[in-house]
Amino acid sequence: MAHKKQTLGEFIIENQASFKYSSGELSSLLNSLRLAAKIVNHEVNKAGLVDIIGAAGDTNIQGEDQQKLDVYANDKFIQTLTKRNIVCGIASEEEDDFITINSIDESHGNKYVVLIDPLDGSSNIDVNVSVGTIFSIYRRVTPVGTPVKIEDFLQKGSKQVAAGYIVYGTSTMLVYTTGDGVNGFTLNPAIGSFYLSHPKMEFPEDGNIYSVNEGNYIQFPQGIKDYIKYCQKDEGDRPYTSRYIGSLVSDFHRNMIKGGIYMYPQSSKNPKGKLRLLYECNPMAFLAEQANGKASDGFTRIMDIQPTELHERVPFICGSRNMVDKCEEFMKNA
Ligand SMILES: O=P(O)(O)OC[C@H]1O[C@](O)(COP(=O)(O)O)[C@@H](O)[C@@H]1O
Repeated sequence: MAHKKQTLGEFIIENQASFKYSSGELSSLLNSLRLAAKIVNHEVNKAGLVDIIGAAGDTNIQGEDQQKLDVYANDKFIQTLTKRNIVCGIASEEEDDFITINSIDESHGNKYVVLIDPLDGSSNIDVNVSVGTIFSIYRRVTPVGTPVKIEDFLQKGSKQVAAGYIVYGTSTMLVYTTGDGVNGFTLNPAIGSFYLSHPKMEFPEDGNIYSVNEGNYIQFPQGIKDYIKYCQKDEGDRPYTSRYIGSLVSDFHRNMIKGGIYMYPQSSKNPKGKLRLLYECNPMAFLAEQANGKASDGFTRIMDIQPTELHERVPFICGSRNMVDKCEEFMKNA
C-alpha cells in the first residue's frame, strides 16, 4: 500500500509485482533513471555558477543549437543506462540515430529500449526557468540475442511499458507510470532521496488554464484559433487563464495538478507541429491517460499513431479530458 514518505526505491520494489513483466529488470531500469536524475539535477541547480549554460557549439539532428546542459544531460543518462546491463538500445533527441547497447556477456540479452529527451525546455536553461527530462520505455520486439533494430523504437505509444519525466523546478520531482496510475516523488536534496509526495496524480476533468505559444496564433489552423477564442470568451467559467512556461514538462505538470490544456499545434511554419512523437508526445500521452487526462493531435489519439521515423513531429494537444474534447470539437468543425 503506497504511503507518504515512502522512498522511490521502496515504491519501485513494492510495486514490481503489479508490473506485467514483473522481473526485476524494469525496477533496475527505473532505479538507474532515478540515479541519472540526481546527477543531472545537481548540475542544473548550479547551472548559473559553472560553465554549463549557453550553446555547446554543435547542432542536433533537428537543426537546433545544442546547449551545454543538453549535452551534459544526454551523456549522463546514456552513461548511467549503459552501465547497468538492462537496456539494449537508447534513442535520444540529442542523437542522430539510436544507440545499440550490448549486454555485458555480449549476448544482446537485454530486453528494454529507452527513448529520452534529456533536457526539455532548452530555451529556458539560461534564464533559470524550470526545465525537465522525459523518458519512454518499451520491451524490444526483435528477438533477444540479436542487436536492437529501428522497429524496436518505432512502436505505437500504446505499447509503452513505462514513461515519466523529471521536472527541475522549485523542487525536483520524478513523475512516472508503469500503466498502474501516475505517482510523483519529490527529491529531498539534504538526504538525496526521492519521497512519494504526490500519490495517484489525476488531471481534473475540467480546468481553467490554457497553455499555447500565442505568438504563433496567426499561423494556427482555424480550429485552434476558434478554441483559443472560446477560452478567452467572457462566458460561464471563462475566460480561462493563459499560462505558458515554454517547457512542456512544467506546463504539463502544472496542468495535471490544477486542470488545464497544453497545445503545440501544427502551423504554417511547422506543418507537423514542433514536438517529437517518440520521446515527447508518447510518454506525456501515456502519463495523461493514466491520470484520467487525454492526448491527441486534434483528431487521432497520440498513442494510436504508428511512428515511421525516430525524430518525427506531431501536433500535440494534451490535458484535462473535457478541455481536449472541446478543442477536438473545434478542430473537427473548423
Ligand atoms: O518556444 P516554443 O516554440 O513555444 O516551444 C516551446 C516548446 O518546445 C519545447 O521546448 C521542446 O523542445 P526542446 O526539447 O528542444 O526543448 C517544449 O518543452 C516547449 O513546450
